[in-house]
Amino acid sequence: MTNAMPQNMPHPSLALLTDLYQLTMAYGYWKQGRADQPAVFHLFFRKPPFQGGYAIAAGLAPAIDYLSAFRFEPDDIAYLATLVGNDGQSLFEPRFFDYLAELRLACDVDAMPEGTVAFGQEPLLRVRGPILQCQLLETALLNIVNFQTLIATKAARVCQAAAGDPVVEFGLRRAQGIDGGLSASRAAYIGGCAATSNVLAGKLYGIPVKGTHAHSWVMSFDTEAEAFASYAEAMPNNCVFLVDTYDTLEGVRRAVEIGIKLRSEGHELVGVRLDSGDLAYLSIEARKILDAGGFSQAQILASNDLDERIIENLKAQGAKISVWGVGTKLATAYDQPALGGVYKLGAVQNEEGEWAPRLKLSEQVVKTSIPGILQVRRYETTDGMTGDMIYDELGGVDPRQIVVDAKDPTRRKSMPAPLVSRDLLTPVIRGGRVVAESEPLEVVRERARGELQRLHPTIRRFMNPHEYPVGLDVGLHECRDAMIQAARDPQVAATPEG
Ligand SMILES: Nc1ncnc2c1ncn2[C@@H]1O[C@H](COP(=O)(O)OP(=O)(O)OP(=O)(O)O)[C@@H](O)[C@H]1O
Ligand SMILES: O=P(O)(O)OC[C@H]1O[C@H](OP(=O)(O)OP(=O)(O)O)[C@H](O)[C@@H]1O
Ligand SMILES: O=C(O)c1cccnc1
Repeated sequence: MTNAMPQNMPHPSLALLTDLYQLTMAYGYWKQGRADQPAVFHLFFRKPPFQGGYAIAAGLAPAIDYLSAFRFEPDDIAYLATLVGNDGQSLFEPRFFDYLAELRLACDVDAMPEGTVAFGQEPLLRVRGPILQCQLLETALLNIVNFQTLIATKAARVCQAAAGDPVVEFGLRRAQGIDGGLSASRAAYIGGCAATSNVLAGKLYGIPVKGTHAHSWVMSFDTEAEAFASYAEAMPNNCVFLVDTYDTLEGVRRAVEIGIKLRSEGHELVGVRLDSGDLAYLSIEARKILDAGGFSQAQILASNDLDERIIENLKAQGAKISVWGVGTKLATAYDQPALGGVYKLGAVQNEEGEWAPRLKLSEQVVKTSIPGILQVRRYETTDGMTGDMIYDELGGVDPRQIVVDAKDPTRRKSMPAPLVSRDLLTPVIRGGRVVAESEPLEVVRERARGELQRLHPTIRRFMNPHEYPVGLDVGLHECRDAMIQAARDPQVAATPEG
């Protein structure tokens, strides 16, 4: 449960949290004497999730925890020694276990800081080092970064729909297991949620926690009035009454009665929660009752299968909801349960010490990989973000300063000076040692908020968003194009015209 661990604490190694094929390849590299051949891999997704225009990078801190703790412990090795092939013999030879026992990560990792707005094809993370080591990290890095990026993005969308109203994440009960629940709470906070109902996430990550009460509280009393009065007596400083157990608007009237009593005792009604029915109509009527009763400051919290589209729609209907409780559809990324992030080899170093870019072909242009040691350069003006360029650090940025769409090379855009630009992948680990300062979650959350503000609203909209310009540096594009030609038809590529 790396994701569940607080930062800056020793973690158990999760070296076996991987697909077996990473270990079969590692074994192969070791047998061939290629274990230490330098290589570079990139972790990226191809399309932003939810048919949206952007993603929020998340999961880096838990990924760093995983990398820092990475080693094969004696009991891991003992387990690996039990694995056999189809002849019943051990999969790995004993000397490989000695190698694994001694293995310490020596990789360099560069990454987009968490909370950075990210787009398709851009590396969120780059791992460079001995090929065996880079390969071993693939599965866990994808597991951590894919999920947290997905949920942070979903949360950003939900918060965008809430337009400044606080969103409380209520997802734990329907999240995908224990770690799914904890890491969803963490990522949802990065994406902009104001609080979580998840108390352990509050303790581990310092996220504000909030809670009302359930229908069971009301049902356990003979009457709703008794239930509210008893709750107010027990917890006068946290009274949000769930008003829909029997008749919602009657429930609001009852909340007002108890609110008056609370006030006479020096406390204030925090609000009511609506959890069923027509949330637009009920919130408008509830607002009238609360205002008429002298509780214009009381909040109306709504929950019940909410997501960004329902919230947007409720806002358009004039709903008087001031706080949004969002659970299942946020913590499970209900409409897109996985981000298709991948981890691809970009280059290997040959025996002469030269880097050789590597390419994976595909029938789909978007799935043909991008070779090189990649970096992402973001261009901005005072108005906001204007475009991103993926370039190869070996070749540097071509002086033509043109980006070419990786999916459609006829689409090009020039990125002339004097735009402000910055490289998004920054050093996180060098030679296996963490070099980046750990960031408070508040800082990460604020970064996401700030970056989203600098993104044009047309790119943020839910329906058919405008595509943010991301392209390959023209030099990288030409190199990739030549590699594609050569891989498809070596003979054509070998001719002078080819
Ligand atoms: N005015 C509205 N416009 C659009 N969607 C709404 C509106 N009011 C509620 N919804 C949403 O419609 C769905 C209605 O849920 P559902 O059919 O389960 O009814 P319910 O009133 O919640 O009943 P239950 O008592 O079973 O909870 C929820 O996703 C809710 O958020
Ligand atoms: O709807 P979500 O976005 O997931 O938010 C969390 C839900 O969890 C609680 O319901 P409960 O578990 O009692 O189930 P319910 O859906 O029957 O109300 C709460 O009343 C919310 O409705
Ligand atoms: O505090 C609440 O109201 C809450 C918590 C979890 C799930 N649903 C509601």
